[in-house]
Amino acid sequence: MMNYVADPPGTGREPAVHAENLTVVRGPRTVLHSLDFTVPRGQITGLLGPSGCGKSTLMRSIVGTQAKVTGTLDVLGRPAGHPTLRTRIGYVTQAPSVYDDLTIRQNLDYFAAILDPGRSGTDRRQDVERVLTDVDLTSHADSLAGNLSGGQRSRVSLAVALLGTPELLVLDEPTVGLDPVLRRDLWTLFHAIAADRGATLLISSHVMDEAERCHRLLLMRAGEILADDTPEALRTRTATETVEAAFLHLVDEASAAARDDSRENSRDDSGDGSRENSRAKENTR
Ligand SMILES: Nc1ncnc2c1ncn2[C@@H]1O[C@H](COP(=O)(O)OP(=O)(O)OP(=O)(O)O)[C@@H](O)[C@H]1O
Repeated sequence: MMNYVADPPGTGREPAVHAENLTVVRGPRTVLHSLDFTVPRGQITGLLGPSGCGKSTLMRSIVGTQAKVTGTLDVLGRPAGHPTLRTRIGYVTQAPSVYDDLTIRQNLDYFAAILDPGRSGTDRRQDVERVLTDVDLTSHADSLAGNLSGGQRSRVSLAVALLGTPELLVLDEPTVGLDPVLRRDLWTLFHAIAADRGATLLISSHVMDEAERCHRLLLMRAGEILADDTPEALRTRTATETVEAAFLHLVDEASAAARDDSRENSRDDSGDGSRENSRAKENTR
Protein backbone atom coordinates (compact mmCIF):
# COMPACT_ATOMS: atom_id res chain seq x y z
CA MET A 1 0.00 0.00 0.00
CA MET A 2 1.34 3.41 -0.94
CA ASN A 3 2.62 5.62 1.87
CA TYR A 4 1.90 2.94 4.43
CA VAL A 5 4.57 1.69 6.79
CA ALA A 6 3.29 -0.93 9.20
CA ASP A 7 3.98 -0.17 12.87
CA PRO A 8 3.38 -2.60 15.70
CA PRO A 9 -0.14 -2.17 17.18
CA GLY A 10 -0.37 0.36 19.98
CA THR A 11 2.49 2.66 18.92
CA GLY A 12 -0.07 5.23 17.84
CA ARG A 13 1.75 5.80 14.58
CA GLU A 14 -0.33 3.57 12.35
CA PRO A 15 -2.70 5.26 9.88
CA ALA A 16 -6.13 5.91 11.34
CA VAL A 17 -7.57 3.43 8.83
CA HIS A 18 -5.83 0.90 6.62
CA ALA A 19 -7.84 -1.21 4.18
CA GLU A 20 -6.69 -3.88 1.77
CA ASN A 21 -8.96 -5.87 -0.49
CA LEU A 22 -11.92 -4.66 1.58
CA THR A 23 -15.13 -6.19 0.26
CA VAL A 24 -18.64 -5.87 1.69
CA VAL A 25 -21.75 -7.78 0.70
CA ARG A 26 -25.21 -6.45 1.58
CA GLY A 27 -28.16 -8.68 0.80
CA PRO A 28 -27.55 -10.25 -2.60
CA ARG A 29 -25.13 -7.50 -3.76
CA THR A 30 -21.45 -6.79 -3.39
CA VAL A 31 -21.56 -3.15 -2.32
CA LEU A 32 -17.83 -2.47 -1.80
CA HIS A 33 -15.42 -4.04 -4.29
CA SER A 34 -11.95 -4.91 -3.04
CA LEU A 35 -10.95 -1.44 -1.75
CA ASP A 36 -7.36 -0.48 -0.87
CA PHE A 37 -6.81 2.82 0.92
CA THR A 38 -5.44 4.52 4.02
CA VAL A 39 -6.75 7.40 6.09
CA PRO A 40 -3.86 9.34 7.66
CA ARG A 41 -4.03 10.56 11.25
CA GLY A 42 -4.67 14.12 12.38
CA GLN A 43 -6.32 15.24 9.14
CA ILE A 44 -9.76 15.62 7.63
CA THR A 45 -10.43 13.02 4.96
CA GLY A 46 -13.53 13.55 2.87
CA LEU A 47 -15.43 10.54 1.58
CA LEU A 48 -17.27 11.78 -1.47
CA GLY A 49 -19.40 10.21 -4.12
CA PRO A 50 -22.95 10.04 -5.43
CA SER A 51 -25.85 8.67 -3.44
CA GLY A 52 -25.73 4.89 -3.16
CA CYS A 53 -22.01 4.54 -3.99
CA GLY A 54 -21.28 2.94 -0.61
CA LYS A 55 -20.12 5.76 1.68
CA SER A 56 -22.29 4.76 4.66
CA THR A 57 -21.42 1.09 4.19
CA LEU A 58 -17.73 1.96 4.31
CA MET A 59 -18.21 4.06 7.44
CA ARG A 60 -20.23 1.31 9.13
CA SER A 61 -17.43 -1.13 8.31
CA ILE A 62 -14.85 1.19 9.88
CA VAL A 63 -16.82 1.63 13.10
CA GLY A 64 -17.46 -2.12 13.23
CA THR A 65 -21.24 -2.23 12.79
CA GLN A 66 -21.34 -3.74 9.28
CA ALA A 67 -21.77 -7.48 8.66
CA LYS A 68 -20.15 -9.49 5.84
CA VAL A 69 -16.91 -7.52 5.68
CA THR A 70 -13.91 -9.39 4.24
CA GLY A 71 -10.30 -8.39 3.55
CA THR A 72 -8.13 -6.32 5.85
CA LEU A 73 -9.57 -3.36 7.75
CA ASP A 74 -7.44 -1.96 10.56
CA VAL A 75 -8.59 1.04 12.56
CA LEU A 76 -6.16 2.83 14.90
CA GLY A 77 -3.93 -0.23 14.69
CA ARG A 78 -6.63 -2.79 15.59
CA PRO A 79 -9.01 -4.85 13.49
CA ALA A 80 -12.25 -2.90 12.89
CA GLY A 81 -14.83 -3.74 15.54
CA HIS A 82 -12.21 -4.59 18.22
CA PRO A 83 -13.74 -3.89 21.67
CA THR A 84 -10.91 -1.49 22.63
CA LEU A 85 -11.92 0.79 19.74
CA ARG A 86 -15.32 1.54 21.25
CA THR A 87 -14.18 4.60 23.22
CA ARG A 88 -11.56 5.64 20.65
CA ILE A 89 -14.04 6.29 17.83
CA GLY A 90 -16.89 8.82 17.70
CA TYR A 91 -19.58 8.07 15.11
CA VAL A 92 -22.45 10.25 13.91
CA THR A 93 -24.94 8.46 11.67
CA GLN A 94 -27.22 10.11 9.12
CA ALA A 95 -30.14 9.69 11.51
CA PRO A 96 -28.82 11.22 14.74
CA SER A 97 -30.23 9.56 17.85
CA VAL A 98 -30.98 12.50 20.10
CA TYR A 99 -33.90 12.25 22.52
CA ASP A 100 -36.37 15.08 21.86
CA ASP A 101 -37.88 15.00 25.36
CA LEU A 102 -34.50 15.49 27.08
CA THR A 103 -32.49 18.71 27.23
CA ILE A 104 -29.18 18.92 25.41
CA ARG A 105 -27.30 18.48 28.70
CA GLN A 106 -29.46 15.50 29.72
CA ASN A 107 -28.87 13.88 26.33
CA LEU A 108 -25.12 14.30 26.69
CA ASP A 109 -25.11 13.10 30.28
CA TYR A 110 -27.06 10.01 29.24
CA PHE A 111 -24.69 9.15 26.37
CA ALA A 112 -21.62 9.88 28.55
CA ALA A 113 -22.93 7.37 31.12
CA ILE A 114 -23.43 4.71 28.43
CA LEU A 115 -20.01 5.32 26.90
CA ASP A 116 -18.14 4.85 30.16
CA PRO A 117 -20.41 3.51 32.92
CA GLY A 118 -17.55 3.29 35.46
CA ARG A 119 -16.75 6.99 35.41
CA SER A 120 -17.48 9.27 38.37
CA GLY A 121 -20.35 11.78 38.10
CA THR A 122 -17.88 14.69 38.36
CA ASP A 123 -15.75 13.38 35.49
CA ARG A 124 -18.82 12.83 33.38
CA ARG A 125 -20.19 16.31 34.02
CA GLN A 126 -16.82 17.87 33.14
CA ASP A 127 -16.80 15.94 29.87
CA VAL A 128 -20.34 17.14 29.09
CA GLU A 129 -19.43 20.79 29.76
CA ARG A 130 -16.31 20.44 27.60
CA VAL A 131 -18.20 19.11 24.56
CA LEU A 132 -20.95 21.73 25.02
CA THR A 133 -18.22 24.38 24.73
CA ASP A 134 -16.64 22.58 21.75
CA VAL A 135 -19.86 22.80 19.73
CA ASP A 136 -20.82 26.20 21.12
CA LEU A 137 -24.09 25.07 22.71
CA THR A 138 -23.49 26.00 26.36
CA SER A 139 -26.11 28.74 26.24
CA HIS A 140 -28.71 26.24 24.92
CA ALA A 141 -27.73 23.39 27.23
CA ASP A 142 -31.05 23.38 29.08
CA SER A 143 -33.25 23.58 25.97
CA LEU A 144 -35.23 20.50 25.00
CA ALA A 145 -33.61 18.77 22.01
CA GLY A 146 -37.02 18.67 20.34
CA ASN A 147 -37.05 22.49 20.17
CA LEU A 148 -33.72 22.86 18.37
CA SER A 149 -33.06 23.94 14.80
CA GLY A 150 -31.52 21.50 12.30
CA GLY A 151 -28.07 23.03 12.74
CA GLN A 152 -28.28 22.86 16.54
CA ARG A 153 -29.36 19.21 16.38
CA SER A 154 -26.37 18.43 14.15
CA ARG A 155 -24.12 20.05 16.72
CA VAL A 156 -25.68 18.00 19.55
CA SER A 157 -24.96 14.82 17.56
CA LEU A 158 -21.41 15.97 17.06
CA ALA A 159 -21.12 16.73 20.80
CA VAL A 160 -22.23 13.15 21.56
CA ALA A 161 -19.51 11.86 19.24
CA LEU A 162 -16.92 14.07 20.97
CA LEU A 163 -17.59 12.63 24.43
CA GLY A 164 -14.58 10.77 25.79
CA THR A 165 -12.17 12.58 23.40
CA PRO A 166 -12.12 10.04 20.54
CA GLU A 167 -9.06 9.83 18.27
CA LEU A 168 -11.16 9.14 15.20
CA LEU A 169 -14.44 10.86 14.32
CA VAL A 170 -16.58 9.24 11.63
CA LEU A 171 -19.29 11.66 10.50
CA ASP A 172 -21.86 10.47 7.97
CA GLU A 173 -23.12 13.49 5.98
CA PRO A 174 -23.10 15.83 8.99
CA THR A 175 -24.02 18.91 6.95
CA VAL A 176 -26.90 17.46 4.95
CA GLY A 177 -29.92 19.78 4.89
CA LEU A 178 -28.07 22.71 6.48
CA ASP A 179 -27.89 26.21 5.05
CA PRO A 180 -24.54 27.50 3.73
CA VAL A 181 -23.76 29.52 6.87
CA LEU A 182 -24.30 26.56 9.19
CA ARG A 183 -22.31 24.33 6.87
CA ARG A 184 -19.42 26.78 6.93
CA ASP A 185 -19.58 27.00 10.74
CA LEU A 186 -19.53 23.22 11.09
CA TRP A 187 -16.53 22.93 8.78
CA THR A 188 -14.72 25.56 10.85
CA LEU A 189 -15.47 23.43 13.90
CA PHE A 190 -14.20 20.25 12.17
CA HIS A 191 -10.92 22.00 11.37
CA ALA A 192 -10.59 23.24 14.94
CA ILE A 193 -11.11 19.68 16.24
CA ALA A 194 -8.42 18.33 13.90
CA ALA A 195 -5.96 21.16 14.67
CA ASP A 196 -6.48 21.47 18.44
CA ARG A 197 -6.70 17.79 19.32
CA GLY A 198 -4.87 16.11 16.49
CA ALA A 199 -8.05 14.08 15.93
CA THR A 200 -8.68 12.31 12.64
CA LEU A 201 -11.97 13.10 10.92
CA LEU A 202 -13.56 11.00 8.20
CA ILE A 203 -16.49 12.96 6.81
CA SER A 204 -18.86 11.84 4.07
CA SER A 205 -20.72 14.16 1.76
CA HIS A 206 -22.17 14.17 -1.70
CA VAL A 207 -21.75 17.94 -1.95
CA MET A 208 -18.61 18.38 -3.99
CA ASP A 209 -17.81 21.92 -2.81
CA GLU A 210 -17.22 20.44 0.66
CA ALA A 211 -14.40 18.41 -0.88
CA GLU A 212 -12.34 21.57 -1.18
CA ARG A 213 -12.39 21.89 2.62
CA CYS A 214 -10.73 18.50 3.23
CA HIS A 215 -7.03 17.73 3.57
CA ARG A 216 -7.48 14.48 1.65
CA LEU A 217 -10.21 12.86 -0.39
CA LEU A 218 -11.46 9.41 -1.11
CA LEU A 219 -13.63 9.73 -4.21
CA MET A 220 -16.06 6.84 -4.59
CA ARG A 221 -18.30 5.59 -7.35
CA ALA A 222 -20.33 2.38 -7.50
CA GLY A 223 -18.54 0.71 -4.59
CA GLU A 224 -15.05 1.53 -5.86
CA ILE A 225 -12.48 4.18 -5.02
CA LEU A 226 -11.77 6.37 -8.01
CA ALA A 227 -9.12 8.48 -6.30
CA ASP A 228 -7.28 8.79 -2.98
CA ASP A 229 -5.41 12.09 -2.95
CA THR A 230 -5.35 15.73 -1.85
CA PRO A 231 -7.81 18.13 -3.54
CA GLU A 232 -4.91 20.02 -5.08
CA ALA A 233 -3.22 16.91 -6.49
CA LEU A 234 -6.54 15.77 -7.97
CA ARG A 235 -7.11 19.09 -9.69
CA THR A 236 -3.55 19.12 -11.02
CA ARG A 237 -3.63 15.50 -12.20
CA THR A 238 -6.88 16.01 -14.10
CA ALA A 239 -6.06 19.57 -15.27
CA THR A 240 -9.32 20.84 -13.79
CA GLU A 241 -10.26 23.84 -11.63
CA THR A 242 -12.49 22.18 -9.05
CA VAL A 243 -12.75 18.82 -7.32
CA GLU A 244 -16.19 18.42 -8.88
CA ALA A 245 -14.67 18.77 -12.37
CA ALA A 246 -11.86 16.40 -11.36
CA PHE A 247 -14.43 13.86 -10.16
CA LEU A 248 -16.37 14.05 -13.44
CA HIS A 249 -13.12 13.70 -15.38
CA LEU A 250 -12.23 10.56 -13.40
CA VAL A 251 -15.72 9.14 -13.90
CA ASP A 252 -15.41 9.63 -17.68
CA GLU A 253 -11.93 8.09 -17.62
CA ALA A 254 -13.20 5.05 -15.66
CA SER A 255 -16.18 4.64 -18.02
CA ALA A 256 -13.90 4.82 -21.08
CA ALA A 257 -11.55 2.23 -19.54
CA ALA A 258 -14.52 -0.05 -18.78
CA ARG A 259 -15.73 0.31 -22.41
CA ASP A 260 -12.23 -0.54 -23.72
CA ASP A 261 -12.11 -3.60 -21.44
CA SER A 262 -15.47 -4.86 -22.62
CA ARG A 263 -14.51 -4.32 -26.31
CA GLU A 264 -11.27 -6.22 -25.64
CA ASN A 265 -13.19 -9.05 -23.99
CA SER A 266 -15.75 -9.28 -26.77
CA ARG A 267 -12.88 -9.39 -29.35
CA ASP A 268 -11.29 -12.22 -27.32
CA ASP A 269 -14.64 -14.00 -27.16
CA SER A 270 -15.24 -13.74 -30.89
CA GLY A 271 -11.60 -14.77 -31.49
CA ASP A 272 -12.07 -17.86 -29.32
CA GLY A 273 -15.36 -18.51 -31.05
CA SER A 274 -13.80 -18.51 -34.53
CA ARG A 275 -11.04 -20.76 -33.29
CA GLU A 276 -13.70 -23.12 -31.95
CA ASN A 277 -15.54 -22.95 -35.28
CA SER A 278 -12.46 -23.76 -37.36
CA ARG A 279 -11.60 -26.57 -34.94
CA ALA A 280 -15.14 -27.89 -35.39
CA LYS A 281 -14.78 -27.65 -39.17
CA GLU A 282 -11.42 -29.47 -39.04
CA ASN A 283 -13.02 -32.24 -37.00
CA THR A 284 -15.75 -32.72 -39.54
CA ARG A 285 -13.32 -33.04 -42.42
N1 LIG B 1 -29.69 -3.50 3.83
C1 LIG B 1 -29.29 -3.50 2.57
N2 LIG B 1 -29.43 -4.58 1.78
C2 LIG B 1 -29.02 -4.57 0.49
N3 LIG B 1 -28.44 -3.49 -0.10
C3 LIG B 1 -28.30 -2.40 0.64
C4 LIG B 1 -28.70 -2.32 2.01
N4 LIG B 1 -28.42 -1.09 2.46
C5 LIG B 1 -27.86 -0.42 1.44
N5 LIG B 1 -27.79 -1.19 0.37
C6 LIG B 1 -27.23 -0.84 -0.95
O1 LIG B 1 -25.85 -0.62 -0.78
C7 LIG B 1 -25.42 0.43 -1.64
C8 LIG B 1 -24.59 1.42 -0.84
O2 LIG B 1 -25.45 2.06 0.12
P1 LIG B 1 -24.88 3.17 1.08
O3 LIG B 1 -25.98 3.56 2.01
O4 LIG B 1 -23.61 2.70 1.67
O5 LIG B 1 -24.58 4.34 0.04
P2 LIG B 1 -24.26 5.88 0.31
O6 LIG B 1 -23.18 6.24 -0.65
O7 LIG B 1 -24.00 6.11 1.75
O8 LIG B 1 -25.62 6.58 -0.13
P3 LIG B 1 -26.28 7.97 0.43
O9 LIG B 1 -25.35 9.07 0.04
O10 LIG B 1 -27.59 8.03 -0.32
O11 LIG B 1 -26.46 7.80 1.89
C9 LIG B 1 -26.67 1.06 -2.26
O12 LIG B 1 -26.75 0.64 -3.60
C10 LIG B 1 -27.81 0.49 -1.44
O13 LIG B 1 -28.93 0.27 -2.25
